[in-house]
Amino acid sequence: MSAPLLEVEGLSMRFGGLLAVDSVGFALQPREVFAIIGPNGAGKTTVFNCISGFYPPSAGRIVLAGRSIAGMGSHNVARRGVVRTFQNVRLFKSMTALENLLVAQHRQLRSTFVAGLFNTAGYRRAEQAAVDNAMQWLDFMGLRAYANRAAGNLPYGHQRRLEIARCMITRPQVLMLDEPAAGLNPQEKKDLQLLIDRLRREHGVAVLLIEHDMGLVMGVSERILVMEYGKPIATGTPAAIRNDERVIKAYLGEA
Ligand SMILES: Nc1ncnc2c1ncn2[C@@H]1O[C@H](COP(=O)(O)OP(=O)(O)OP(=O)(O)O)[C@@H](O)[C@H]1O
Repeated sequence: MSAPLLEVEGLSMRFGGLLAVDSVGFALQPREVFAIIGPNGAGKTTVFNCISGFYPPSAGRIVLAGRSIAGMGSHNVARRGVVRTFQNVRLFKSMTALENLLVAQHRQLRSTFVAGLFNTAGYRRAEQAAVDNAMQWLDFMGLRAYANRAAGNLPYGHQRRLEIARCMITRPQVLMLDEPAAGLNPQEKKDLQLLIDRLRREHGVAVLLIEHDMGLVMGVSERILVMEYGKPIATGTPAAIRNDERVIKAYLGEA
């Protein structure tokens, strides 16, 4: 097995008297799809918030490609190549789909900002490259026809794909998806499964997934971590997790 891309060890997060995450650990391999499941309130999103830099963990290590990213802040974590979506779609709703993907590239464009003041050829080239890149991602997501529509007016499933494109356009190493199937119809869920697989194979990204839809989780994940009351109770392949007594009792049995 290759060296892990992302290592989480002894991760804990306390909110006052509540230990929302209690000694969680796992290692994400390059190009792996790794799911975190568990009942409502198990602490899954809190794990995401710690890894993506929104919360400084109370304890534990979070290491990306050998370097600690714990407590670094969300912008710095994103800059290192760990990006995420949220349970509720967060797009600039009045901007067009294309503009949302241009904004996401602002960091690359900003480096040529001074050139932009003088409207140099270099700046125009960078701007054109950003538009081309955005259009390629709209194509990849089947959204080209919606390039000039306000993001907030797109059907919900399209908004979810646009949000994933907005993450991918920054060329991340780790893509974190928080309940990406929520609100999608059965066909859109199947498409999402194919999409996640393509992102990993064609764009080399590793995917961390929080999801309640067991069909998607079992179909797309290589390994699964199960949490209950903040604690990790099992990690394994979909087949192993499906047959784990504790998991069935804690989670799958509820369905
Ligand atoms: N900022 C916060 N302040 C206080 N308590 C919090 C905070 N964020 C989460 N919690 C609590 O931590 C626990 C874990 O919440 P979390 O959202 O991580 O669970 P989850 O597994 O993602 O649940 P769901 O599947 O419903 O999204 C819950 O009891 C929640 O109320």
